[in-house]
Amino acid sequence: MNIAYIGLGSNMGDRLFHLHEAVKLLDRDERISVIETSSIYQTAPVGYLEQDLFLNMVIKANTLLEPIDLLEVTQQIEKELGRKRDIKWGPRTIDLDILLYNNENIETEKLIIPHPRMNERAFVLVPLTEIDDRIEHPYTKMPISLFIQGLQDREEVQ
Ligand SMILES: Nc1nc2nc(S)n(CCO)c2c(=O)[nH]1
Repeated sequence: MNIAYIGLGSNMGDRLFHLHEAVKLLDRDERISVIETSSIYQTAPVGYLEQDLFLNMVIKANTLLEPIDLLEVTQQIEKELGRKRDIKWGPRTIDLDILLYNNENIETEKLIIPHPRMNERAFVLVPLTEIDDRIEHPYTKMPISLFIQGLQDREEVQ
């Protein structure tokens, strides 16, 4: 059994519905079982700033899938929830990012785990450490909780 942490984000349409639906669709796959979910946080956009506030969360899942097949499922869910990949850093109905997979370092052209930008993203680190505050970055071995610079607009939105 493998452990995967997946970051979810939405800043278009019914953001809360998109997050809940994405978690449901992940859990619906019999090869994935969602075992923990973080709170939902409202966060200021990083990267492309001219866009609406995001709702973000992180889930922890047991999975029988290899990383590349898990990516397949997350991309399928993004499509099902209407993800249009027009502006690369732009608004999206739903975004699923595989953050960590066991304690493995994976680097292929389609998939880099740990997620390459997660260490500078409080919208990932805060929910991630809410789930597991002892979690370490597989590469640096540093406790993830040390990376937290405080989350902008941290409001717990249920
Ligand atoms: N706060 C926030 N900013 C973001 N910028 C991008 S791109 N994304 C999409 C995730 O890669 C986000 C996000 O989920 N939350």
